[in-house]
Amino acid sequence: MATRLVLEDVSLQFGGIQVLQDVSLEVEPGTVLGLVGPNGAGKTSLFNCISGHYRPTSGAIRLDDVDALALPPSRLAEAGLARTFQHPALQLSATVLENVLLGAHSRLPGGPIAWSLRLPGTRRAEREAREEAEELLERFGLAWATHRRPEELSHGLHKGIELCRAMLSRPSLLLLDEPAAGLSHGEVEQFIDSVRRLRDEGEVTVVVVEHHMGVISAVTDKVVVLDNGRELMAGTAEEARNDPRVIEAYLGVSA
Ligand SMILES: Nc1ncnc2c1ncn2[C@@H]1O[C@H](COP(=O)(O)OP(=O)(O)OP(=O)(O)O)[C@@H](O)[C@H]1O
Repeated sequence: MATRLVLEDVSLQFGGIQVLQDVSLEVEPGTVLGLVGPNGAGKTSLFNCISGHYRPTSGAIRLDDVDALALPPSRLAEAGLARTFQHPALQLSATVLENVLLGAHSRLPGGPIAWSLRLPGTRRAEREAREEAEELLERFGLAWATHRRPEELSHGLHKGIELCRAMLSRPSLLLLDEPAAGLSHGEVEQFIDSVRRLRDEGEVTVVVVEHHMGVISAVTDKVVVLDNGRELMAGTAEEARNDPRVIEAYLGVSA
């Protein structure tokens, strides 16, 4: 079931730098929130706080009833959180399928010893994960690349592989950091279709950081605009596009 994500007054400071200040937001289960704002606004830092990679200086983050700040990133993954990164980190010399299968580890039974001994329960789970990985690659238009290696493929395709890997963990909350950057026009269209389908199915809550406003308009239910670590406005993508404060923050001139 999709997660309700709640942030209350999240602030983050590094030395003398105030990266985030009192950011509050609520994402309804099964909806898509866009997080936008100029370079350096604090979007990735906010993702890092939600995924447990940064610890906010103050504030609260909850995934349903779970206090996210009490858990390390590995436990957050078990609680249903998955994310992609601005620059995907893939095993370049493993196959695409092997890379996607890495997404299954947070939900498969047995520890590393059961896996290395390939006990019967783990073999069945591995077979099922493999079938599911193949279905995801098909669904995201990457079936043709299943047995290729990422080192032979474009940056845009790496992003699709990373998305399949995140989806294989069957997340209830998915954080996507600039998923459309570096994608070709056709790949962007495919990405939009995939996110819309996820939204229609309603099984996962999505938060997406993206500079491509066409993508934000096409896939989000709501957007939050950050500027200098603070919330500038919240509303629909259309409202954000027409808001003079947002135009000024992006262009640096009074609208
Ligand atoms: N680990 C860190 N140590 C010190 N400063 C940091 C750290 N992480 C982020 N910052 C600072 O926080 C600010 C916000 O950075 P962040 O990457 O979150 O912005 P962003 O909105 O994601 O930008 P972009 O759109 O360019 O990716 C920047 O000034 C950055 O230098």
